[in-house]
Amino acid sequence: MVEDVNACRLEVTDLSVGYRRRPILNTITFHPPEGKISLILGPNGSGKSTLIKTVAGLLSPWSGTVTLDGVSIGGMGADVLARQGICLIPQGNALFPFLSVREHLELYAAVLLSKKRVQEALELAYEMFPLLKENRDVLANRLSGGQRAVLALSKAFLLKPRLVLLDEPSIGLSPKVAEEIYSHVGRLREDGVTTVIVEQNVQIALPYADDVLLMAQGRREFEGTPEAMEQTGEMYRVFFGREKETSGGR
Ligand SMILES: Nc1ncnc2c1ncn2[C@@H]1O[C@H](COP(=O)(O)OP(=O)(O)OP(=O)(O)O)[C@@H](O)[C@H]1O
Repeated sequence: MVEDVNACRLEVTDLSVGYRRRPILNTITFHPPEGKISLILGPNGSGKSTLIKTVAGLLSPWSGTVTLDGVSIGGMGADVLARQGICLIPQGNALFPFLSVREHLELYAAVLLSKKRVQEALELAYEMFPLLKENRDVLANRLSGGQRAVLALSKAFLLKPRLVLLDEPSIGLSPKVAEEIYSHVGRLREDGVTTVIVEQNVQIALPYADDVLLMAQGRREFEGTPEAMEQTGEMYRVFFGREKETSGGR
């Protein structure tokens, strides 16, 4: 059962992993700050999702280490890690089309919480997200994209996880709805939960980030504050493959 603890220290060191025999991550080191929001940015196919899937236990490291509060978790199964308080919200939200909102919440809570706490968790979710209460009997396939994103995100609050991993929470959402989702994500930092987000929508996510990992072709190109990243011009180089022109442009 997950206790009411949150901030935790994730340390990924020299991690290499791939699919079958194909290497994807190449000696990645990533030390997100405890209780803060870290953003993983990089071009398509650079290995961002592969990194968080490995942390969540869906892939086993080929070499290198993944530790949580100093304890090695690399290679432990996703089910074990979920019980240790790692909450992965995958790209596309992984909802069941023919289950209602309430059934999703019960399912999330029942996996990790005692029977008594399932009801408490549901009440908490309804209080935090009134739209879930209003739509509690609606099937997931009848929800809007924004409502589905909120339903998936509610897991990160009702389970009181130690580490939240979000894979592209703004994908497919209008700017207004994506902004709403990020305002909820900001509450995770207020609660001191260590949060790691893979995102393509730099504009919307960067203001929420305390730390950024920039990746390209399975390698770490930069890790530091958004301000430091801005100063180095590293993001431009990673995404455009050349230095940003700072003066004399048209
Ligand atoms: N299940 C899989 N089996 C084999 N190869 C995979 C699998 N998942 C991803 N890959 C490959 O691994 C590489 C990295 O993919 P990954 O999804 O981690 O990148 P990403 O940076 O998250 O990309 P995007 O921003 O497009 O989501 C890609 O070349 C992809 O084709």
